Amino acid sequence: KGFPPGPFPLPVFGNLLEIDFTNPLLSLKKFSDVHGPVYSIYLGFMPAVVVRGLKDLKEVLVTRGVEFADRPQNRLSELISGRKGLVVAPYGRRWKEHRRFTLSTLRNFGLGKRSMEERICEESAHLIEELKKNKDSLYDPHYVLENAASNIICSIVFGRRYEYDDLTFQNILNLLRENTKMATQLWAQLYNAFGFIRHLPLPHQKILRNVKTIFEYLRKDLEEHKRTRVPEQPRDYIDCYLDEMDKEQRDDNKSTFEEENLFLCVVDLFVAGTETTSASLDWCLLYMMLCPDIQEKCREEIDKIRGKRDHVDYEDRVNMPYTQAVLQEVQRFSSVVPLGVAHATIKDVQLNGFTIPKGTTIITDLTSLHYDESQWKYPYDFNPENFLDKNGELQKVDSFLPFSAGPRVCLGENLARMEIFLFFTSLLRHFEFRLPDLKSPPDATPVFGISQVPKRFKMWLVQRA
Ligand code: HEM
Repeated sequence: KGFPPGPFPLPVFGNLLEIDFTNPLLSLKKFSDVHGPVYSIYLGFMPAVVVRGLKDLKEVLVTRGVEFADRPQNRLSELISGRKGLVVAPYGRRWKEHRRFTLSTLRNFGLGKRSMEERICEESAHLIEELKKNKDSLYDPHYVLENAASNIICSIVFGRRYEYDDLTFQNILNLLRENTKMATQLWAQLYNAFGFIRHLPLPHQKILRNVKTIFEYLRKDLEEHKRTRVPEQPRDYIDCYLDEMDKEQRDDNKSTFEEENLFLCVVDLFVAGTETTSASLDWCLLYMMLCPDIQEKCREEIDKIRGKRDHVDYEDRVNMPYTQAVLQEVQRFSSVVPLGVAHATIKDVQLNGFTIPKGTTIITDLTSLHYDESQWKYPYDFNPENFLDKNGELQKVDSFLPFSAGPRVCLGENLARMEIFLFFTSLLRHFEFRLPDLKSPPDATPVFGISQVPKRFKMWLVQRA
């Protein structure tokens, strides 16, 4: 009673057949045109509430963020992560302690000897070297950008990077990629809805096999860490975690820090931190190629601020409003995580006059903010002016939430911003990115997924002096 209205659900399938899975964002917008900014849909038997627009999303994510800070629990997430890790862990002590620990570990790396910025600049130098091997040719940048982004997580977690052609690591990345893909397909909804399906030879068996292989790799690495570590002098996330386990063992309270949780946190950092960042960099290069004037204006600003130095530093960004506006516009226009990560209610709640029971899935349509006609000067164009005032200064826009907001806000937001800025400025300092063929530019329609990626494209890499 009082549940938000929505399109009429069919028996068994709910509204699944009405959703265009190649572009669900359009289907969600159409439902909202009829039922308003807060409405329900049925994914099979499972009801979910979709929330769109600044007023209601702010309420759900921030103002009453805690009431909506749970994650939906379903068969698949239970099977893969058993309520552990960071991304799909339910709201509660275990998630809070691991989130706090991970955030403070990332922050300490920022202050420590080998700072986060240094790690990114080091990786950036490797990336530029790799691209130089392919200068003056038609080049698909996807794999090296993905490797560069994942190497930042490697450096944080394992304290080392991998060469771009390292087969072991390529294998792990492939398994993670395969699992994310399988877990977001239609069969996964059916698996969650129908108990008997779990006895069929469906992709969940493969997902489990992949997780096992990844865990075997992590177990070996953990043994190596245990052999070589100096307690209280952590080099990386795994060392910090082992220190935490030592500390917790001395406490009476039953600890939430244990090996399996460490593995799931590591997997989550890779899953959440690799494709999102590398897709953002893919989009950056694609738009720069499609908009050479904007590319040139950015480069002028980078060269001016850099002066005789080899590269700009992260702190230089405050004097680079145009470049910052361009990067934010890339994030707005591509909406890399279009629906955020599903939330769930921790108790019965009221929203917009409707009653939503405890445990209901909440879909946060972040893209609705990024294309809201009442919030943007040019909602449907790629235009950095969306983030600039009339004096060319960067302006804050409330409706820009690529990392979501509130208690579940992206844990890697600061790291991702730093990576995108440093990689992007370094790429533009060393290369010009040109269209392979002026007459047939690449298709910039996104491929929908948990993260929206561009279709694969090639570009002319022209090395600058
Ligand atoms: C451009 C890059 C990125 C984008 C656009 C992005 C976006 C997001 C979004 C929208 C969420 C969901 C927030 C919510 O539930 O309301 C999220 C969660 C998360 N992100 Fe990111 N992210 C990016 C990079 C990263 C990086 C580099 C890391 C790793 C350090 C990371 C780690 C996480 C984690 C662990 C969560 C789950 C937080 C929780 O449930 O408490 N993300 N991210």
